[in-house]
Amino acid sequence: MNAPRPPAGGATVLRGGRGDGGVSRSRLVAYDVLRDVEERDAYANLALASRLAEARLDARDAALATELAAGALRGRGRYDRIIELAAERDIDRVDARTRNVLRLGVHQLLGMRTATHAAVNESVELQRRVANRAATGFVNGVLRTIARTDEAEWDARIEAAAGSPDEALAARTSHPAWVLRALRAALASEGRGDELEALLSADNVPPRVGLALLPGSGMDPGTAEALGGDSGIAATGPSPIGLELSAGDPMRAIAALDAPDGTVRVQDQGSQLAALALTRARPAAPGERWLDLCAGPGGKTAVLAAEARAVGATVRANEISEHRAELVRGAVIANAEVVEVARHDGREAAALGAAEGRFDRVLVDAPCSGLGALRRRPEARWRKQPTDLPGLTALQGELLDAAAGGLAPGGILAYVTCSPHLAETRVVVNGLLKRHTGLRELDAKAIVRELARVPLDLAGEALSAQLWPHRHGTDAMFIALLEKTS
Ligand SMILES: C[S@@+](CC[C@H](N)C(=O)[O-])C[C@H]1O[C@@H](n2cnc3c(N)ncnc32)[C@H](O)[C@@H]1O
Repeated sequence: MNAPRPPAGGATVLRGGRGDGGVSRSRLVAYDVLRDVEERDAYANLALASRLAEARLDARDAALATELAAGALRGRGRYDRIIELAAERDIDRVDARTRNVLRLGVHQLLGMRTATHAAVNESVELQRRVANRAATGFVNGVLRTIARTDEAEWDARIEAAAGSPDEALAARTSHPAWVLRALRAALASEGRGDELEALLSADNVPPRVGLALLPGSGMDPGTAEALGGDSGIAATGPSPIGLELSAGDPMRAIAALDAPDGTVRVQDQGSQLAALALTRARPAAPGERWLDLCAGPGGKTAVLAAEARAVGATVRANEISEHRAELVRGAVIANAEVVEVARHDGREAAALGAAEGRFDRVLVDAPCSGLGALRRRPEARWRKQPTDLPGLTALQGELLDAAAGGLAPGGILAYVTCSPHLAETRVVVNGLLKRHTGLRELDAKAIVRELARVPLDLAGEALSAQLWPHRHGTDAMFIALLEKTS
């Protein structure tokens, strides 16, 4: 008999005490998030935030729910292989709800080292509550089988059952094989193919929260560390305006600094370096006009705006989506007077406004596959497909063509992606240079090295800079800088 199902889209969690059926509320929240991601195509981070708010968990339970959901989503590839081996059944032949109960259970056993009896009993109760009651014995049996064998042995069994070394490594590190091959190619292009396993491991570790301390905050990173040390703030990481938060609620840590609104923002330090590579490629002159062609949600625009204000420049921030344009307006509140937000397709002349052909600095932080941010988007690796790439790379080229047309003589164009996939990085830049002979590539590696707070190991012959989670502790941002010579 099937358990009564919650209404479609409704929360499984009941407020107060433990959830229905004796299941911990954190596990119910985590289960709901997995279901939102699978059934409603939700972003895990957004689903988690809304489910946590709905369930009103305390900080400890919220942290547990976050670890459960993010860990089960991130580890899905490996966990599914282990479930298949333990159940001797193809994962697609396990119903969707039971599959998610099992993924959460395996993450507790292998990823969190929860005691076997607790992980199994909670999973069986969860199954009884949210999925097919008749399969509680199946859940119990599969999880007990998994718990009886240690992780190294499961990995050995994954290797033995895999059809190829790539398939084995992909399953063991929980990456789709095509993503693994793309990452290997990108590292190999720098002569660093031997770093692949380190990168794949780094993708599976949730990153520390990065903060940007914008010019105008009234303090330097050292002062922020002294003021916010109790909140876990440290002046570490490669960005000269970067802070890192070791634990706790970022909003609370930001409030503890008591800086002017909007001058301390959550932002990966790779993104900070990308924005600063453009603003600091060479000294800026008062009156310069800057363009951010794909600005939403405005993280880099906020850095550009703060830098622009400090030197007397202005920023036009363009974004195609109304919702995201609104987010840009919110992101730049600290320096709104130097920013004009526009909403156009960046490929159209209207995106450049009246200043067509007269921008001194242009940022194209293009829509991309996002393969550089797998650490922070636990479900993303399973959602992207290689078939997404041709459309993205065509759009990237067209946006760059438009941006090149908007450059003043001597102007600088920064092409940035949150993806290290060569098709989205070097291939796009090489195409741009072929189409626009009046563009000259600048040494982005030297510029990024020069502005970074710590020595940066940027590898390979190319002039562009590729950051990496395993080497730099940042998202895998790609940064190319081009100057209009004629
Ligand atoms: C990688 S995101 C930019 C992130 C942003 N720079 C930041 O740091 O917060 C790319 C943005 O481009 C926008 N976009 C997509 N197609 C576009 C187009 N044709 N013209 C302008 N913007 C576009 C997307 O809506 C998205 O907000």
